[in-house]
Amino acid sequence: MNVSVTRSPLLVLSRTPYPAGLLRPQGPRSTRRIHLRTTTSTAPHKYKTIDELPGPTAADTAYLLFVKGYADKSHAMQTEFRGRFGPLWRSRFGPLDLVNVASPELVLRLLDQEGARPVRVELSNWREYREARGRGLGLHVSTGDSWLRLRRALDPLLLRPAAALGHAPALRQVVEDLLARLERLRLQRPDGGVANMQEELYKFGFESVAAVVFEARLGCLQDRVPEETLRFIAALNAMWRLSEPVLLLPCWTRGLLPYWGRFVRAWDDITQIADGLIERRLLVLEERSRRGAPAPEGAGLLTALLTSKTLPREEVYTTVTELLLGGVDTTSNTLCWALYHLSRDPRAQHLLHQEALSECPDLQEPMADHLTRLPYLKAVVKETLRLYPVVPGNGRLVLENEVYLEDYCFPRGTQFHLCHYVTGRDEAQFRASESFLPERWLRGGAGESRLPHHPYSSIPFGRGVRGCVGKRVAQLEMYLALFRIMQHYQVLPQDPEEVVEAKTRTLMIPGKPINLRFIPRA
Ligand code: HEM
Repeated sequence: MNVSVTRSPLLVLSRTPYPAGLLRPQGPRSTRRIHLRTTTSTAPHKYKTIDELPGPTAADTAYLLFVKGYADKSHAMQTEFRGRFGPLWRSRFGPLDLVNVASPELVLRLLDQEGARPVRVELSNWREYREARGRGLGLHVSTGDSWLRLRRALDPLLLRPAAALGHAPALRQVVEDLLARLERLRLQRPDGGVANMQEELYKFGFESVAAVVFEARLGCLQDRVPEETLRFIAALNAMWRLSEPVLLLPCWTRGLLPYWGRFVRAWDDITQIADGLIERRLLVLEERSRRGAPAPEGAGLLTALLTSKTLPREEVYTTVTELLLGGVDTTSNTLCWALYHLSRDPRAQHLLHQEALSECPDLQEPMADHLTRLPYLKAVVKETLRLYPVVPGNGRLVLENEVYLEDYCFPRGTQFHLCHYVTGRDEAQFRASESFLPERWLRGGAGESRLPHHPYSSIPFGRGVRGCVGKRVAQLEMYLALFRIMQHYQVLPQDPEEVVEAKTRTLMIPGKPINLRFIPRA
C-alpha cells in the first residue's frame, strides 16, 4: 500500500525525498533541512504533472484585472489565489504561464533546486531593447557564465561587508543633503509639511546610488534639481509602468498601440542619461590620470570596475545603468513606507528615537561601530520590507533541471513566481500580520507579535547567488537616512486619517502621495 503522509512541520527531514533511482532532480542536492511530504512505502512515488496543478482560468484573471480593478494591484492577486488554491497554483494569462509558490517551505524548496547560475525570468523586452541598440545585456538579462562574470566583478565591490561600509562616507554626505533639503522644504509651510515624500526620496535614492557609483555628487537634493535627474526618474517610472503591458501584449500590436514605442523611448532616456553621467566621469578620471593623480581613497564603483578591467566597456555601461535604476525606487519607496508607519505610530517612533539618542547623543552621526548594533532600527526596516516588499513577486526560470515541489514534478523551463508579498503577510508566520510591529524581529523580544517565523517567510532581497547585489548598500543607506531623520525630527502625518495602500507597477509602491510633517526635536 502506498500511503502518503504529511509529516508534522516539527518532523524535519534532512535526507532526500526522492525514491531511489526515480526522478531525482539533477540540480545540486540540498544540505539544508527541509519540511517535506514523504511516503511510508518503498514503491515508486508517482509525481503529478504541471497540467494537473489547479489555478484560475484566464477568464477569472481577466475578471480580477479588468472588472475588480486588480490591474495595478497584482500583489493582491497573490492573496486571492492562495486563498482559493493553497500555496501552489498555476496561472496562465496571455503569454504568461507561471507556477506560483506561496509558502516559505516551498520557496526554500524551490531555491534549493535553482542550480548554480539561476535565472530570474526571461526578460525578453529588456533583452530586445539592448540587442537592438547594441548594448551589453547587463545583470538582469544575462544568464549562465556571462551573468556569473558580472557578479564576480560586482559582488566584491558591493556585497562584502567591508566594501559596503567603504561607501558609508559618500552616503553620509547624501543623507546630510537630504536633511538640509527637508529643512528647507518644511520651512516653506507653517505646519512643517513636506508633500509627496516619494518624489523627494526618489531624488535621494538617485543621489545615493550615484555617490556609490561615481564618487561624485549630482546635486539632486539642491534647490535647483538638475533636469537630467528629473528626466531619469520620469523615464524610470515610465519604464516600470510599461513593462507589464509590453510583456502581455503580442508583438503585432506594437504598430497599433503606443506602449512599445513609449517603452523604447523610456529606455532611450535612461540609457542616454546614464551614458552621459558615465562619460562625464570618465573625462574626470582621464584628466586625473594625465596629471598622475592617484584615484582618491574610497573611489567609486565605476573607477574600480574600469581599473580592474574585468568587464568589457559595454558591460560596464549597462551594469552602471542597472545599478542606477536599481537604486532609485527600491530604497526610496521602502523609506517612504517606514516614515509613513512611524508617523502614525508614536510608540515605535519613540523607541527608534531613544535608540538613536542612546547610541549617538548630541546629534552625532552614526559610525561603522554604531551600525553593528541598532537592533530597533534594523527591525523597522525589516518590518517595512515584510509588509511592502519592493519586489512583491520574484521569479525563477529553472532551465537546468526538473523541480520537485509537493507532489509535483515540474519540467525544465518552468517559470516560477515566488509570492513574497503573501508569504510575508501569512498569519501562520507573523501574528497580527497586517500590523506594523518592528519588535517581532527583536531577538528575545517578548510580546504577542513574536512568533518563530520561517527564515524564508520574508526575503525581500531574494536569496542565494542571484540575490540582490545592492542589498548591503541599500541597507546602509536606509539605516543612515532613518537614523538621522529620527535624531532631528519628530515625523507626523499630514492627515492622520488618511490611509495609503500599495499599488504594483512591477515594483510595489505607495498608491498615492505620502505627505508628512517634520517637527524639529527640541
Ligand atoms: C530596499 C532595497 C532593495 C530591495 C528590496 C531589492 C530587492 C531585490 C530583489 C528581490 C532582487 C532579485 C533577487 C533574486 O532574484 O533573488 C534584486 C536584484 C537586484 N538588485 Fe536589488 N533591491 C534593493 C536595492 C537595490 C539597490 C540599491 C541596487 C543598486 C545599487 C540594487 C540592484 C539590484 C540588481 C542589479 C539586481 C539584479 C541582480 C542579478 O540579477 O544578479 N538593488 N533586488
